[in-house]
Amino acid sequence: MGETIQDILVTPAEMTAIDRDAARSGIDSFALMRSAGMAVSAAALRLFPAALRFVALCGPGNNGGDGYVAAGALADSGANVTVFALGDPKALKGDAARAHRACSLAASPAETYEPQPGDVVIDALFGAGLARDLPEQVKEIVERVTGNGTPVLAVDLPSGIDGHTGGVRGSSFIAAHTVTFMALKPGHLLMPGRARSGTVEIFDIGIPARLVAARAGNLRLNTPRSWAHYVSALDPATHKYKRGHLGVLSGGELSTGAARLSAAAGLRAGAGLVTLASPSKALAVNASHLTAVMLKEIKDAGDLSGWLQDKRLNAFVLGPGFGIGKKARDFALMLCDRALVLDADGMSSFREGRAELFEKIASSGGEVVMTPHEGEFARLFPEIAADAALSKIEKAQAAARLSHAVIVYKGPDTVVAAPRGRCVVNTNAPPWLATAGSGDVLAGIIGAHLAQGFPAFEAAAAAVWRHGEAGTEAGRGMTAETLVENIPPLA
Ligand SMILES: NC(=O)C1=CN([C@@H]2O[C@H](COP(=O)(O)OP(=O)(O)OC[C@H]3O[C@@H](n4cnc5c(N)ncnc54)[C@H](O)[C@@H]3O)[C@@H](O)[C@H]2O)[C@@H](O)CC1
Ligand SMILES: Nc1ncnc2c1ncn2[C@@H]1O[C@H](COP(=O)(O)OP(=O)(O)O)[C@@H](O)[C@H]1O
Ligand SMILES: [K+]
Repeated sequence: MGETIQDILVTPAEMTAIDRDAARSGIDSFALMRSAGMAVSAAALRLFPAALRFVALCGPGNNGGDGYVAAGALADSGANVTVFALGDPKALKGDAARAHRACSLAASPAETYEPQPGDVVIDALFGAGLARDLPEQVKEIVERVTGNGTPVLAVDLPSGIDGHTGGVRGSSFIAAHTVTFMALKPGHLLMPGRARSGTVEIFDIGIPARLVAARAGNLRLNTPRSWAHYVSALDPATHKYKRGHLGVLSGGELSTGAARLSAAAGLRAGAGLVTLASPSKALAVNASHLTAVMLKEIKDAGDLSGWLQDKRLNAFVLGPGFGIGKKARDFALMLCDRALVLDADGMSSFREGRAELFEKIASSGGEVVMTPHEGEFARLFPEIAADAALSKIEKAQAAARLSHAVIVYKGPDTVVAAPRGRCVVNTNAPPWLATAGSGDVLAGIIGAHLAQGFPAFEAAAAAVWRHGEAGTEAGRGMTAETLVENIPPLA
């Protein structure tokens, strides 16, 4: 599968286990800390050559240990460095105590730090071990630093960011740059942690990749490496039916645009044929806007059942502009045993009666992808959405498990999760994708991939990535229409 360590995400708990495995395998844990601290020092010198002073804020655990190593290395290189310790450094244990002893700089109490012009903060207060909200006195330090606009270089994670969820524990630094070790953590990618980590550098401190891979679960970054093997399986000597026939279900005459966007995106993204299925009254308005996309009158469940006799129709998009209600529910249940993207109104129609949908998905063996944004997620999975202990990743995984569908939990940090727990987090989406119709385009791209025979998880992950690339290519002023035009080739 061409997997590389850069794509693996590890939770803080997994990272702690990896550190322990490394020590058990005979690797010198203090050498790892030295390597971590040296990397931080190098990043500080590289990124802040004009700093008048580096201020190392060192916490009570190993994150603080990294800070003492970095401070010592910066001083050795001739930089002006001041160290501030949170808590009594005499209480430090193990490698952190050793790092403190090896650092010749005297430490003042962290509470006394007053930012000065020209300061750059090395944030080594808390990393993977952050276990609760920041105490009041730390929040005050964070607020002073943030209020002053002092640049922050975070060690492992900005202090206050929960590495597991990306959430803010009371308060957090907003880093310009973060140096993390061996692998990304969910907190670097999930919001708001992502926005507060700045640029993130993954430094290899020397733990063998096999130890990282052995503990890592099924969380990955969404990169073409996650699904490229399906792209290469596309037959170059193909014909249009081999590239699949996607059906998109249009809403009524006053809400046809969303489905047309999905259809246009489906064609552009590589479906061999796309047909827009339209209620009678919307036929004229749809016809006046379509060229390559075909049009078919589908009034009711009877018409749909007749249309489904054509087995070449192998994927559907239901939901954009469709209208909430019984018709959407009936159609969705009929389409579950084909590959189906259930988006927007298609999902919202199951606010009541979701059990029937989930059972149908489980029993039909179809490939179903659901694409909720935060509001739709809370409507369909209220109990999961309300569980504050779960990260966005865990919420998407729980929803996939419950619904038996692949879940694309949208947003700036879109998560794609499969019922058995496989999961990728997307990172290439520019913020201007948050525009009307952008989700309809995404649904169409997923539909095109399903029509071409991708399994649901890969169809969704590849589509989310292509959608992000298209947004970047379309640029800031984009609309959903220009987004469609900029969908890049799959390979
Ligand atoms: N081999 C290793 O274990 C390595 C670990 N490294 C560093 O070690 C860090 C993890 O070290 P630790 O597990 O010691 O964790 P941290 O140093 O992140 O924090 C743990 C300490 O903070 C206390 N604490 C947690 N939350 C608190 C809160 N809200 N308020 C006050 N105190 C709180 C804990 O009781 C504990 O004393 C990583 O982030 C990384 O920077 C690096 O040195 C690389 C090697
Ligand atoms: N801040 C953001 N940064 C990047 N992508 C975003 C952001 N906000 C939303 N998106 C993406 O834009 C799309 C919006 O979809 P959706 O909410 O369904 O909107 P609509 O219904 O208007 O099409 C999703 O793919 C989502 O992941
Ligand atoms: K930190």
